[in-house]
Amino acid sequence: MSVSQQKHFPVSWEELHRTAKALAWRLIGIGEWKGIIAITRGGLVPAAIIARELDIRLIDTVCMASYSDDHRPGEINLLKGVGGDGDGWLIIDDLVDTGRTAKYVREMLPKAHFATIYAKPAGRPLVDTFITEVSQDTWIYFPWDIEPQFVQPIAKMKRS
Ligand SMILES: O=P(O)(O)OC[C@H]1O[C@H](OP(=O)(O)OP(=O)(O)O)[C@H](O)[C@@H]1O
Ligand code: HPA
Ligand SMILES: [Mg+2]
Repeated sequence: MSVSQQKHFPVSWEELHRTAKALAWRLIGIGEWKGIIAITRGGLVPAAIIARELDIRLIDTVCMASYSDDHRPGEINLLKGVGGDGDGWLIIDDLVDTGRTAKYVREMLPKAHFATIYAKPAGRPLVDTFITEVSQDTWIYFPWDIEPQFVQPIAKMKRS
């Protein structure tokens, strides 16, 4: 799917904070964790918010990249992993889309609990806990990727 065919779902800092806190409420009801593993880079901000809420100070990272600038999934590139099987650890990422990243990380850390803020239908079965589902043809714009700018009034956009 090309970028222009996608629906847009921009997320503000405030909304992200509120939804990450909703995830923390859900997670605190599930159990206690040895620590958090953040999936870079998208999981870093959500992991910081959740670590603060759950009073967790032990934070590790799985460092990886897969998407190109035109929103197309590419090869998964693992830059840094973590040892062990993930038992007792909480993995945090911003979202699951196709589920490829989650599948890869779950194979590496099969006993960890995998949580994201957002989930699309294809990735949903791979995540243990999430808060908001959006359709598969929606692209989520996180606050660190966007800035406010002028847009045409709707009537003008319809005319052009
Ligand atoms: O379910 P998937 O189709 O695998 O997509 C989800 C992953 O894609 C994005 O990361 P990306 O690799 O783009 O890097 P980033 O976190 O640095 O933005 C996002 O943060 C998830 O980690
Ligand atoms: O919808 C998305 N938004 C931001 N990054 C992503 N990586 C995969 N899907 C998405
Ligand atoms: Mg990511």
